[in-house]
Amino acid sequence: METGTAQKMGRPYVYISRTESFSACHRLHSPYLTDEENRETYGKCNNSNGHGHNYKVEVVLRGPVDPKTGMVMNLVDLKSYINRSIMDALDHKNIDKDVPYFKSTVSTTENVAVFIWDRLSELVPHGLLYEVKIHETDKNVVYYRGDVQ
Ligand SMILES: Nc1nc2c(c(=O)[nH]1)N=C([C@H](O)[C@H](O)COP(=O)(O)OP(=O)(O)OP(=O)(O)O)CN2
Ligand SMILES: [Zn+2]
Repeated sequence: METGTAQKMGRPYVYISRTESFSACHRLHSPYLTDEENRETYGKCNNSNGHGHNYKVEVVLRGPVDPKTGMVMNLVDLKSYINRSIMDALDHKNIDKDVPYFKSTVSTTENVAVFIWDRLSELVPHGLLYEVKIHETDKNVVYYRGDVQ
């Protein structure tokens, strides 16, 4: 097999990603704040009947290219992991009421990103998951890379 410069210097690490969309509704309301504090903090997003989004989520993996398959991971497998960990749990759901995790965790996009990361981590082979990026709206984007303090 021909080897290029990158292969001669070491095994290339490559980033791959898949993007999916899901629709869900939620209400920003923290059990740790009073009703008045919730209204002040979240404004229109504290509306008692909630509001909806068409979320876009991009899952990025980073890893070595398998010399036999030429892939970091088969994207068909990543699609299956995303369907099981994200779409089944969140698509067409009321995030606060349908997803037990959010009974006591406010459904900000930050927390949705952590939820998705944790669920994907159970399926994606260790060390490959690099980033979960969520577009809550066209303008609001949240990234999580598994960092903890
Ligand atoms: N740090 C965060 N701030 C906010 C979050 C969040 O998840 N993390 N979420 C919201 C709301 O859920 C909300 O729906 C977004 O509202 P808004 O920015 O007003 O929506 P748009 O992007 O559509 O902006 P427009 O200015 O209305 O066009 C709020 N904050
Ligand atoms: Zn919202």
